[in-house]
Amino acid sequence: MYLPRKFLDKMKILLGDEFESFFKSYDQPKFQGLRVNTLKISVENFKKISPFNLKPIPWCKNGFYFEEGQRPAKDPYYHAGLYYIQEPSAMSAAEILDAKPFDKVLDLCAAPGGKSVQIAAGLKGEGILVTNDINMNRVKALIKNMELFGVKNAIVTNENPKKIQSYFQNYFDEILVDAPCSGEGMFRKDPSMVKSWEKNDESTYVPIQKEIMGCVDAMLKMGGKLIYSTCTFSPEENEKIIKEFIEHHPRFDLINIPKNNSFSKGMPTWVDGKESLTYCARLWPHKIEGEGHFLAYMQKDLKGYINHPDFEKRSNLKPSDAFHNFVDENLNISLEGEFETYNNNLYLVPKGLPKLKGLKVLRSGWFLGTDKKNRFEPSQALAMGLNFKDVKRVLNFHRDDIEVYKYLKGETLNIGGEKGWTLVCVDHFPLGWAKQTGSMIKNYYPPAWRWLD
Ligand SMILES: C[S@@+](CC[C@H](N)C(=O)[O-])C[C@H]1O[C@@H](n2cnc3c(N)ncnc32)[C@H](O)[C@@H]1O
Repeated sequence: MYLPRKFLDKMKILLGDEFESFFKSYDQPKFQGLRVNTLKISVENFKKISPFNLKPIPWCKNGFYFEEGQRPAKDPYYHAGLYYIQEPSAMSAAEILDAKPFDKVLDLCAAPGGKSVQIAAGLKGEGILVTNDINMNRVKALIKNMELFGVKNAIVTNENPKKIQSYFQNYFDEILVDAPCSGEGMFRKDPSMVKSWEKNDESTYVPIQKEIMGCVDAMLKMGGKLIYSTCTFSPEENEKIIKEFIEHHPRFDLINIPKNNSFSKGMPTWVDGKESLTYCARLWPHKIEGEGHFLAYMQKDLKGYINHPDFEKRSNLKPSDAFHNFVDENLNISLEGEFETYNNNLYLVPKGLPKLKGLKVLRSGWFLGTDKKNRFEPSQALAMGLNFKDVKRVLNFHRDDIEVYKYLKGETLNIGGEKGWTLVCVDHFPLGWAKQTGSMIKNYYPPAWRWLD
């Protein structure tokens, strides 16, 4: 494949003897992976029903390679949110961050959300994930992914990190900065990245990376953990950013990422930096089955620990009668907690969230549905966050049933049954809502999510 001369010359100097095998890796096929979404199904159970040949990815417990020619994005199980399709080396950052239930986590450059979905799986629905991206178009994909994968405790924002900083002082247990970068590790996966690199190399991204990293200290709790990751090889965007960050933020220390056959050490000599930069990790395409990544894992010290500030109590809104009627008529569970409405849209908000007035918040927890003149219309996010047992009327299809495809294409189904809201499922995993009229099923699958041939 075509690679820019300037890139090759630079890599030759950096890699020396290793350059030839690095260069040859571009003639190998790209590696493709999927990560089982444990918010919906365990790895063990997914393996029992998986239509794909799976091979474990060594650095990600829920990650698997699938074979060339298989098309997991074209499968009803994908529409049920059972797995996220992701470049294998990109699975390393959230795996190392290892968020646990009840943690408060910030994913600052999050769209389209691969790492956020992985963090959310670690939170198991408990705690808070603030997931942000500055690019509105990309945030749309982020919202869809939070909904498709059944993430109920995410606050989705579309902001400059500087603004977020003023709302969340000393708040997060973990922060992930998956920085915008020159994308040298994406050339094999997406050759159009070569053109983009020729226009914007590291000199475009370094100032942005520095600015983003300049915001994290104030938001991270004492003792909190930070991951900086990129999918590029340039030392200026990797070791050098970390070297300068630690010089300016002496409360942060690098944590050693254990090295093995997959993770190689960071390269202090490339940036005239301290030996501790070897604690960073590099995933190289000529050494692993993946496209390449850089990771730096850091912790803020505990000196001068101050308690997490008490946030002003948020006004606890009482949902409408229409919502309560919907729950009584259609669900086998009650939905309780802190509610909020924006433009008649009702949200169940995760506990412990500060007031976010003035921040561009596009999702504030679990979007349940919309109040429409004395009736409540459930959202797609509600369907995707429920278990089939939570709903009174369920229409379940097998993965091979033609009706699954008809439903996903938005067609009306000629199936009779008890009138009312019905959860359509594939092998008992929710796909979305439909309304049974008595003789047919009116399709409520969102047009933007529909199956395209
Ligand atoms: C490498 S991508 C993120 C991929 C994502 N973490 C995932 O796993 O799906 C970097 C993202 O940073 C966003 N970005 C660029 N500049 C930013 C800024 N100043 N603040 C926040 N996000 C920014 C881009 O829009 C892009 O979506």
